[in-house]
Amino acid sequence: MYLVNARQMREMDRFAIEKIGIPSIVLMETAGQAVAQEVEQRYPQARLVVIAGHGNNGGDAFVLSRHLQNRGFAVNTWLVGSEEKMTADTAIAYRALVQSRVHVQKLTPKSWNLFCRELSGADVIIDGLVGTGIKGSLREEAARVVMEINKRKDRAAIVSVDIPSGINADNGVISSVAVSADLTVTFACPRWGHFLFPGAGHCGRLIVRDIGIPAWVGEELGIKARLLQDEFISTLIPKRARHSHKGSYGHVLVIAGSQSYVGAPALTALGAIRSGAGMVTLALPESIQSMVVGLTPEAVYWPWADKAGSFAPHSWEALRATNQPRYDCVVVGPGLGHEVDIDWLKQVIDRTSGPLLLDADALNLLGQDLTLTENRMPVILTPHPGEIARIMKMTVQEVEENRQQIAVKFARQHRVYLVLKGTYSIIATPQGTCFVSPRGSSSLAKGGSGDVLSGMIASFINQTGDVLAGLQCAVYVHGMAGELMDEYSGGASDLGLWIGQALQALAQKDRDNHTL
Ligand SMILES: NC(=O)C1=CN([C@@H]2O[C@H](COP(=O)(O)OP(=O)(O)OC[C@H]3O[C@@H](n4cnc5c(N)ncnc54)[C@H](O)[C@@H]3O)[C@@H](O)[C@H]2O)[C@H](O)CC1
Ligand SMILES: [K+]
Repeated sequence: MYLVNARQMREMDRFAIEKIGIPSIVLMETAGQAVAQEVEQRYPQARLVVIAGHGNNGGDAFVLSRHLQNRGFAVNTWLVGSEEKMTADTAIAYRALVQSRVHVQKLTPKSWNLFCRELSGADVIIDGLVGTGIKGSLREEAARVVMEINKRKDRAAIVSVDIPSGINADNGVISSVAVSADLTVTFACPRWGHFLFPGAGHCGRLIVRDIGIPAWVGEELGIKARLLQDEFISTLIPKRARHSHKGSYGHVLVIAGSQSYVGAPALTALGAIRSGAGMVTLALPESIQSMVVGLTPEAVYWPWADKAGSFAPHSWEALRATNQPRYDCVVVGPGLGHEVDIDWLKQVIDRTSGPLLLDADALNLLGQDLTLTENRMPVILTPHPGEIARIMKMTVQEVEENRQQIAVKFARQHRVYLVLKGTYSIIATPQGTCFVSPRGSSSLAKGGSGDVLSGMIASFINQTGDVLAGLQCAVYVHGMAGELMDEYSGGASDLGLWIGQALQALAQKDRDNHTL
């Protein structure tokens, strides 16, 4: 499913109207009906207050008001704005509502108290004040309305049409206030603002409804961002043949760990093992090996020269050994600590082959010299916002406010695959495409869950034989596992169990799709 900004949504609309011939009023009618259906299904017999602005978002609200009234709902509809400023379609939707003998009240200083009383009597408040057409921060009247809506949060369900009013659909920024919705019904495909914070935190449950724009329009318009979904991921998860052996599923080499971070290599190995890797070799500073073995008996151990509990400067020489097995994917970084230097990392990069994933402390070293991976392909970087901020010499806030742009630009510029972690992780490719995972949970907001992800990525790259497919599977399944695990008590080392549950759920989805 495509993920768009406001301009791209307008282009999709225009294409549907001009090239396909769907009249714009039909799009509005379908959009309004779609929200009406969701409301009817979820809130039968509710008393409704519908709030409409004079843009097309308000037009959708007028349409839904008419349909819900026809279906017997008690609806009070308010226009916030003026008839003169309505768009052509909104004016049509408004007239159809009025001519259906529905009284639409105008919000004025005089009617303010009545408006507030009606809000207080509502079971459901529908927010059609402003959608993707918002410019800057909400003007005073609209901001006051939003604050009144939000005051009823505990007593009424709040449903936003397209996007909660006040959120910038391009970047999720809320300049002043925004509606805090329980349910948001959007059309055709989701907008970035639904998945970027703080806006994303105001959407409640997000429903995407088809309004008749074919999916191929996104491709035609060259939209490069997509939202990952169960149906797609379930087709990517590699099937396992009964007649297979450990060599069928790839060999992951993890170069990680130090005395202060004994758990990191174990968790990385666990991520790989619990998601189906055939073989995992852990290269560790030799003094910590005996501690890690107890945590992951499934791994093969490769002790490297040690200096005070970290990799010694020349420990990479272990890679010179001629009798090494073939490693299909290499992970470097979890728990390295600060003792290893950039020359050590350079040697490791130069003396290994295949897909290379740099995480954690390896990313901090990469920040010192971004040319380190220039001659290596494919390279995968998995920074959290703090790590990419350090690499790019920005603040974490700047990263969080520009997640999409930063991920896409960095991946293109440095020809790497980048996973920008966080709630709704973004996968950006060297070709400039990007994918957002809607999966995840606060259970993952804990030390060690990134290490597990790195291992899962390597494991899925090996099993799918494709870097992008591997990244998509790993990020998505990791997020799902987090959702299944208890938010408080689940730790990174528990994820292994839930990875299995997530994979089973996806396999079931794939079976269902094939039997329908
Ligand atoms: N394909 C689709 O998704 C469809 C979406 N539809 C709906 O159309 C809106 C977008 O409509 P548009 O007219 O472009 O803009 P809005 O109604 O969102 O907003 C414009 C409206 O809001 C006022 N406004 C702008 N900025 C502010 C501000 N800072 N403070 C207060 N008011 C502001 C401005 O004056 C205009 O009046 C989309 O969200 C969907 O709901 C189509 O109906 C069907 C196809
Ligand atoms: K809205």
